[in-house]
Amino acid sequence: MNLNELLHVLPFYKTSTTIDGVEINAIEMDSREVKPGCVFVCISGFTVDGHDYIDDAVKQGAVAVIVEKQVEASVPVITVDDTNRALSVLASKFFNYPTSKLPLIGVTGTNGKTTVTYLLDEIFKQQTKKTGVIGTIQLKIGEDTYPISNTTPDALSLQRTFHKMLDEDVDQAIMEVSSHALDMGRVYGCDYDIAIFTNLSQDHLDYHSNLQDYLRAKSLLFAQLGNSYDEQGRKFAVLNADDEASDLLKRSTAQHVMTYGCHNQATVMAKGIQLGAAGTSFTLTSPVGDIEISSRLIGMFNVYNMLAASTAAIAANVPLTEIKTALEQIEGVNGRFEPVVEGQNYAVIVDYAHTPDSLENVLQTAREFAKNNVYVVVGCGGDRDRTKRPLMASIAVKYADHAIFTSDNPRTEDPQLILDDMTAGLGESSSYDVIIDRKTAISQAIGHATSDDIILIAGKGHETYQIIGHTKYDFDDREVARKAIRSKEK
Ligand SMILES: CC(=O)N[C@H]1[C@@H](OP(=O)(O)OP(=O)(O)OC[C@H]2O[C@@H](n3ccc(=O)[nH]c3=O)[C@H](O)[C@@H]2O)O[C@H](CO)[C@@H](O)[C@@H]1O[C@H](C)C(=O)N[C@@H](C)C(=O)N[C@H](CCC(=O)O)C(=O)O
Ligand SMILES: Nc1ncnc2c1ncn2[C@@H]1O[C@H](COP(=O)(O)OP(=O)(O)OP(=O)(O)O)[C@@H](O)[C@H]1O
Ligand SMILES: N[C@H](CCC[C@H](N)C(=O)O)C(=O)O
Ligand SMILES: [Mg+2]
Repeated sequence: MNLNELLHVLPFYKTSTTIDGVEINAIEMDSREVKPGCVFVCISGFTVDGHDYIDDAVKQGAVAVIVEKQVEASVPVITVDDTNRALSVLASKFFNYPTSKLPLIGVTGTNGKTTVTYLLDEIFKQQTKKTGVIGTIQLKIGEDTYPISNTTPDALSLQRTFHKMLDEDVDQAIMEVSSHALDMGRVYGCDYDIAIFTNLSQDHLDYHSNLQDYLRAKSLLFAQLGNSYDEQGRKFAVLNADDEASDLLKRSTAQHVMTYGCHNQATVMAKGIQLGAAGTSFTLTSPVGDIEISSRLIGMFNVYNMLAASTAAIAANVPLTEIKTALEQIEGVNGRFEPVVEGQNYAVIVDYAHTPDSLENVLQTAREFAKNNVYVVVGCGGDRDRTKRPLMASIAVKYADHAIFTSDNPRTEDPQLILDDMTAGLGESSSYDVIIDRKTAISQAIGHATSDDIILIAGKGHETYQIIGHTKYDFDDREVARKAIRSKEK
């Protein structure tokens, strides 16, 4: 593509020299990815400054650089106000505005995003549609999966991914939209058709200065639905009527609003909810009719997830019968309330709860169905919100008969200090142990288990690694638990 033509989409920019005749074959934001013929966009990051890598990029063949600071370079320099924003716009244009052709659903909220995207995936597959799903676990295009390093990738990877989805005839894209991504503008170039809000509770206060700021970031998804109306392709905000944060989100969007809930009046509601240890049933009421749902998903929080997905599916004109079939078919989501079954007479559940609210939800659910003791094995991630640590520990001792505090992903923090933060506020009477090594902690909990106990191993869910320092070691809670169960049986 001609560089002038690419830049045409930017309202203002300055060039150090003429760029007439400069052709580019790619955009890159990481000097390590630069190949001959690309334009390198310099991002001022949290860790390093992309402007410091211009020489590397040029050596590797970048034919122009886009900057927001004053720099010297041997290739044409294009200066813009904000490279991050420019990157989103340029990436959209470079890939020919993929999301204007691809129906796109975005899901935001503290908990439940991955679950809701997987429910929607099942619903659209039921309609024989080919789906593309972007989120915490992986990128999925049809049946092909690819590893992903952020829940919501950077703007460039995103646009490239949507382009690939179109190339591979995807009919429906579904993505998790993290608050970080919204705040950093990773999704500026995305044209959403439906935006879903799950819920708001405390997380990420290492990044956002307070809960209000965190909610404000989430509200950007609803503002980005835009304010143009199209009777053919209506846009919808799907909000949780039982979460008061929805008020601000409703005011943030100019588009149609559909709500879901169990308590407050909502467009789509769950009535007559039956929560069981083997599954959940309820009547879904909606403007297009009512239908009985009987699902294998467990816990009240999953009723909300099913309502969120169903409401978006109704907005996308999916018939209720297909929603029902999909919800009844899904067995569970990787690493979310996932049982580890080796024929033992106690339950072992691996779950991704890593926030106070999600831990409370899963422990309450375990408590409801436990015929005997509930044990929880849990830690908190390093280099993440410190203020959630004591909250998670006090929830663990409140709901479990016995808590074992251990390491999650300590990252660059001292694991003992993370555990000290967790246990700092616990009283003498609380029943807990501290075992730094996660494998030992899991083995010990399983070693103590007797008939009908529930052991909840929380925090890492689908993760198949543990990050200590900067190194990722192989670690899978499910495998570790499986081995511990087997060696106990011997
Ligand atoms: C705090 C944060 O979000 N950081 C993100 C940010 O990293 P950063 O600002 O530190 O980047 P940097 O290393 O300073 O690099 C700046 C620029 O220099 C470039 N560079 C760098 C090195 C080099 O040799 N050459 C070079 O050109 C980089 O490509 C980049 O363009 O930009 C990176 C590239 O887009 C992201 O991968 C990275 O996410 C890190 C890994 C992260 O952990 N993010 C978490 C907090 C996050 O975003 N999580 C949410 C999910 C939360 C949830 O699900 O609850 C998510 O969406 O994943
Ligand atoms: N609607 C919900 N409300 C509260 N807790 C939930 C809800 N749905 C799931 N959870 C809990 O939160 C955990 C994470 O769920 P899920 O992965 O779906 O959320 P997420 O928003 O994608 O999380 P992340 O921000 O880490 O990507 C689950 O393992 C479960 O413990
Ligand atoms: N997306 C979340 C995942 C947390 C998972 C938990 N296992 C941890 O490492 O803290 C984050 O990056 O904060
Ligand atoms: Mg997720």
